[in-house]
Amino acid sequence: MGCKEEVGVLSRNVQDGSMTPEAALEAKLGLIGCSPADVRCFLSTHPPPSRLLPGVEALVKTLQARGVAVYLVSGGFRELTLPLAAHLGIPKDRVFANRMNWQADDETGEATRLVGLDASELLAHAAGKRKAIARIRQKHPYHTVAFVGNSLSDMRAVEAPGGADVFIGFGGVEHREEVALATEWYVDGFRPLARGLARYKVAMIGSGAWACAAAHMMAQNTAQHDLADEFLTDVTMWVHDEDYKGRSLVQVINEEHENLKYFPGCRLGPNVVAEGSLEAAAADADLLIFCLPHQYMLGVCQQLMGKVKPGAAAISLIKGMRVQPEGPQLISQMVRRYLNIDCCVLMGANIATDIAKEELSEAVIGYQNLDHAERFKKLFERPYFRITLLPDPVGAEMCGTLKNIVALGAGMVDGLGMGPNTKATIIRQGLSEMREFSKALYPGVHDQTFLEGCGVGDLVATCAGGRNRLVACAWTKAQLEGNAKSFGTLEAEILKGQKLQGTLTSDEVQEIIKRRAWEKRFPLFTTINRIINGHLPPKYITNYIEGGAMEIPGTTSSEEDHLPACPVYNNIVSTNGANGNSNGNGHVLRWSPVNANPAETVV
Ligand SMILES: NC(=O)C1=CN([C@@H]2O[C@H](COP(=O)(O)OP(=O)(O)OC[C@H]3O[C@@H](n4cnc5c(N)ncnc54)[C@H](O)[C@@H]3O)[C@@H](O)[C@H]2O)C=CC1
Ligand SMILES: O=C(CO)COP(=O)(O)O
Repeated sequence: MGCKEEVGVLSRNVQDGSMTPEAALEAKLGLIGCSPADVRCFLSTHPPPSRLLPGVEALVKTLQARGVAVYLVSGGFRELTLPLAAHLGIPKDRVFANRMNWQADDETGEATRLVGLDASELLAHAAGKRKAIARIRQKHPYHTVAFVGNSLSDMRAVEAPGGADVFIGFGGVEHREEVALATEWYVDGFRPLARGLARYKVAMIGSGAWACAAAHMMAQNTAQHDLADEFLTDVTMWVHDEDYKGRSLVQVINEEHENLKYFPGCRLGPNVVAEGSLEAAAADADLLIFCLPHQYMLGVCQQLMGKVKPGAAAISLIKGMRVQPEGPQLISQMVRRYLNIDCCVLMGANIATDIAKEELSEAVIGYQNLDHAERFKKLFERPYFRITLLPDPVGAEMCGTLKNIVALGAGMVDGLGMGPNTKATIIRQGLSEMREFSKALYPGVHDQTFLEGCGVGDLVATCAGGRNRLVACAWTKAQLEGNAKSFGTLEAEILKGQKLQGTLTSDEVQEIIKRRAWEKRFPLFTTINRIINGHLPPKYITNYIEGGAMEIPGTTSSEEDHLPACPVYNNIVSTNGANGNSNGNGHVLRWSPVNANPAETVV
């Protein structure tokens, strides 16, 4: 319209108080003197992207993704600001701006001529922005309102009651020294604001072996320059605190940057900050990583209920499940249900000690929300840790959970001194039952998932070098040597505080199998469970078809407790120590190497 200069003078008059906003706006409209056709022409020649400053779209998108309500409060005219708001995804009822008064054609109702300013709008008057904010707050009881503006009069919107809580001075269009000096927060564009917001706070919930190795990788990434815009450098680590040689473990980790009790030798990095309070560690985290023995997860979820940031994203590295009367609950489902946040899973052949040595390893991130999965991939991926995204989170988590049972079987084979052929048989049958069981519970699980790193990859690694294999091997050998020890004893002796997941998972899975009378369908799972609970001797691992088909009192869905004699019972001793395969009343006795698994001892 060729009157930019004069319009600028009018705006400055309002800022220095020599003119009321209403008078300046009327004068501006008089200068502009536009027709409806002029407005249409302007909008078509100046589409929203050409009128927006760099970074504003990303800022609004980030805020909205985090559930922040974004408003547009402008001294400009609705005719011109509404298309901008629509482009940014800001609904009409969140736009406060001035309005032009148009004369309308009597017949068509269409605007024909500009007749001045609509003085009924709040923004037409002094302190209009503050009043707009007060109206927003009356309608919605927002906890905190931050206002981004470019003038001293905008800044006053935080000083008045009912105004904003925080003011951010904006010098992206024009630098105003007086605003920069008067404000605590001042930015010269939207990009720094978008960057500031995009820095996600990361909290690791757990501090065991895998938790430490994973924290080591995350801390390497968050400290890396090219990811500095995305993640805060510090990674908080919740530690189930305890005394370690006269100091709290939290203190030890923060001073030595190493978890000397549970995972000595793995340098965590100075940016891993241990925290003894679960609530404090999780409270303002945007990304929550759950990694602790699965049996503790229910208590953690219950403690965190209502205490995590709305909109936070979680990922579970935990391999295990919970069994309730109504059915199984995966750990990711538990997180979603108790904490009301999305939860991905990270599963793979990821033996913690090897990852801490930075040896090549691969994992999948199973996801429902792709944005979250991509963010977690950035957080974890290292040159030695390759990640692929998999849209089958349930399949991936089932693989991670079930392979621990098979690893017990592999350990028994090793303990019995058998070679790779036998172990391969157990692994193959195990993989087949893992798939069958997963699909029986969750028919939507993908077949291909079992061939990924979370499936066959993890199964092979755990059966070769995992803790479940190791302890099951020692347990088997101890029995063969006549020096039977419980899994609990060996876990404490060998793992020194780290936890086995396979024995608990075997019992949990067997609960499901038993309820559904699936013993014959899952002979390996069933046989392993019977062995660890002392109902069959370890050598029966190679006779799993037969072992799964047997009906053993108290272990099957059948009520029948009379069983035919069978060679396997050659080693059976009565629970009172008498040798033989029958107690003389025709009842089969459980094979009882003193304390197969004390937690499960059945008399
Ligand atoms: N260690 C490994 O190589 C891998 C482990 N995983 C899985 O990750 C999960 C966590 O394993 P890790 O980090 O290795 O743990 P871990 O096996 O080292 O367990 C020790 C941890 O349990 C914690 N703990 C003990 N009592 C507790 C309680 N009452 N409440 C809460 N925490 C308690 C200890 O403070 C310690 O941090 C498991 O589900 C495991 O199957 C997955 C891949 C690899
Ligand atoms: O899950 C694991 C490797 O991926 C670790 O298995 P273990 O708990 O048997 O060591």
